[in-house]
Amino acid sequence: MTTTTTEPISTRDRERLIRAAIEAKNGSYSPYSKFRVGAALLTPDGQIIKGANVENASYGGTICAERTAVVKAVSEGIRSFVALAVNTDVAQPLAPCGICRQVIREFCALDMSILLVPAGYESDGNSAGLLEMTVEKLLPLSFGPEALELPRPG
Ligand SMILES: O=c1ccn([C@H]2C[C@H](O)[C@@H](CO)O2)c(=O)[nH]1
Ligand SMILES: [Zn+2]
Repeated sequence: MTTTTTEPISTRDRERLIRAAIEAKNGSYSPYSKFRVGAALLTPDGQIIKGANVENASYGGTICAERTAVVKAVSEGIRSFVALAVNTDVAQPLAPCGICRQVIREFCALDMSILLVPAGYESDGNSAGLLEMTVEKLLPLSFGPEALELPRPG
């Protein structure tokens, strides 16, 4: 599943996905860091699943926006994705943390687009500053489900 090539997405879907990531930030529960993050996943049939970061008084219990989106989708039976967008209130594109990169790697193709949307995008609607990455660029030489299928001599 993760080795298949991802189809390019339309300009309209790309814009819908970016808007959804910005909207998703409204669901953030971040009383401790006051750092809101929104994420949105696009499926092959055009469905969008949003996620926000959910913090905990026991800080280690915090769940990032990206993992919220992936877990929401997968637990509803949706396991195929064509793009992910992430938005914060910071005026530069911020990339998912290491734990989220590994969780994304489990379900998304290595060439899947990850759109890092800076805060400025909201006000001017300008795509300047948006950074487009892929799973592989964010997590090179990654360990994935296929590794468990490789031959083990002896
Ligand atoms: O990739 C990331 C990195 C951080 N956060 C959240 C976790 C925490 O609530 C806040 C500050 O780390 O931002 C995310 O949602 N995604
Ligand atoms: Zn994370």
